[in-house]
Amino acid sequence: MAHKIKNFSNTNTLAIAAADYIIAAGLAAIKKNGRFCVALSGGSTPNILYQVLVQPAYQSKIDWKKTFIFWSDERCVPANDPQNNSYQAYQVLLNEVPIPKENIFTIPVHLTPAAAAAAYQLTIQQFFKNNFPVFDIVLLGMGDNGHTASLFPHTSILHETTALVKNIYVNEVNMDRITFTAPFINNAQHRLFLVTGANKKTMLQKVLHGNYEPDNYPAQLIKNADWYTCV
Ligand SMILES: O=C1O[C@H](COP(=O)(O)O)[C@@H](O)[C@H](O)[C@H]1O
Repeated sequence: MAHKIKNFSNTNTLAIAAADYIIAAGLAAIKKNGRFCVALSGGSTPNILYQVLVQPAYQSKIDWKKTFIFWSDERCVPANDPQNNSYQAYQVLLNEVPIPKENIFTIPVHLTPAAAAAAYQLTIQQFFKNNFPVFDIVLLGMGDNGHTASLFPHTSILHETTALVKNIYVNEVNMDRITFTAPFINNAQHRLFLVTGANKKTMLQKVLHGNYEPDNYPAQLIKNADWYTCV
């Protein structure tokens, strides 16, 4: 199965379509498994989705008690730093909806990066009672350098084949990161990319239609994804 790409003329319609996608996936997952397990992405793009989901007409369509939130990557900065991926999600969405706090699994950035990655992998495996769990959705973004989650160009983590979650120091942004690995992301039921901004247009073209060069364009490591784009 190949990627499914939908291009939107504005970010508002993209965000509404993404919210509808999440709601539909949640209904299907709860019907099938009794719960909905989502890994959120970071950066600023998901905020447009959160701003739709937080609206009463949308948040009422999600069974928050059966929804479980994780993150596909995190920046190793304190939890109350605006750069922290979970901080953004709390500010715009999670503090505003009736989700039990025990349903939210943030990456433990108070630990060293290696310990945080190991602890988060264990948390996920214990939650799912499975060593190679299947998330219902992994939400993803893409930077204008082709990175997705914290899989940055020319980093060793691009070649990781065994870990689900790993830490990596990224020279390009001068920061430790924790990230799901590509094989783990690819194991999810659904992968949804949200990509907005004219600065990403050239990279999007290379990732989706260029030669397969994942060291240059890490987002190419992600298979069979839905791409919602507005570039
Ligand atoms: O650093 C990160 O960047 C990517 C892209 O962010 P965006 O704001 O350009 O969409 C994001 O997907 C990732 O989770 C984040 O840690």
